[in-house]
Amino acid sequence: MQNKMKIAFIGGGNMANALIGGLLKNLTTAEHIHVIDLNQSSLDKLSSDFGVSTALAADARLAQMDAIILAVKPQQLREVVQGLSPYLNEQLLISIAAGIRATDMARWLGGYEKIVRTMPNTPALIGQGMTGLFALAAVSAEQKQMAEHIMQAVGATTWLDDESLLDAVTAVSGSGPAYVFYFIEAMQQAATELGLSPEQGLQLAMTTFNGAAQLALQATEPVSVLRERVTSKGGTTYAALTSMENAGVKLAIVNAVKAAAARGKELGDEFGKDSQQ
Ligand SMILES: NC(=O)C1=CN([C@@H]2O[C@H](COP(=O)(O)OP(=O)(O)OC[C@H]3O[C@@H](n4cnc5c(N)ncnc54)[C@H](O)[C@@H]3O)[C@@H](O)[C@H]2O)C=CC1
Ligand SMILES: O=C(O)[C@@H]1CCC=N1
Repeated sequence: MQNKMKIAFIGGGNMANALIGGLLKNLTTAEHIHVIDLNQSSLDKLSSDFGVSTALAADARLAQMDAIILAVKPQQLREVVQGLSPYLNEQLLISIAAGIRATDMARWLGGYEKIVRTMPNTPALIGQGMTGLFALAAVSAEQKQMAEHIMQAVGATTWLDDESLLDAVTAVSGSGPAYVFYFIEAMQQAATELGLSPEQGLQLAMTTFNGAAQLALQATEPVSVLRERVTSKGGTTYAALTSMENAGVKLAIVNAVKAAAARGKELGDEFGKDSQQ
């Protein structure tokens, strides 16, 4: 069943591209993927890159799908979801939009509850993604497995029992790649200010991030032990970490991640029951 899975995307932007790349490598073939987007040039690129079928608007083909992935911006989701009503007959809807709650999508669809809400991230582009998933109670075990297989085509997955925790996932791993890039940029800036070339600075920062992440993934000890092992008393790392502690860097990161989670909740509230009927 899996290699015959028929999947439509509404929205053919960054994340849809990442997911389609992974699905074609691992799960299905181009003739089983259909993409709808308002932008003809995005569709032309998708059809030449991947050989998938495309359309500017929803049509009866959606009724044949096993899953429909909602990959538009949160602000466009309500209109998109409401336009799907005529084509729904038990297919699974999978949203990747930040903030917007599955319960609100179900309400916009007059009680259609075959909905899984997910939060992937951009390393999905290279098969190294991390996706959190939450299913409404009406989603069958087979459909949950289908959602999991789709997301596992681009990386690792974890299920959540409580939808509100998806805002935490969004804040940690959904937005997380941007924090890592920000840290790399800061390390590259320091490297150049210390006399290295920008290219060397980038190589040092990126290789260090990759090596440290791989080391942490393979280690049996906690990350804090790995950190302590680098930190000789009175040495260079100690000087750097003391400077970070004094500047409140850890607290700033914790607060930043919480700000992302709060924004996710706020997006959900903006489109939630209290503000729109
Ligand atoms: N970029 C990221 O790192 C992540 C994004 N997300 C979520 O994924 C969703 C998509 O994000 P991106 O791919 O980055 O955005 P994007 O802007 O690259 O893609 C959105 C696409 O939707 C199309 N679109 C807009 N209105 C439409 C409509 N009514 N019907 C059909 N297509 C329409 C646009 O033309 C565009 O191609 C967002 O909801 C975002 O919250 C989730 C995880 C990570
Ligand atoms: O910034 C955003 O809203 C989206 C969700 C997670 C990553 N990008």
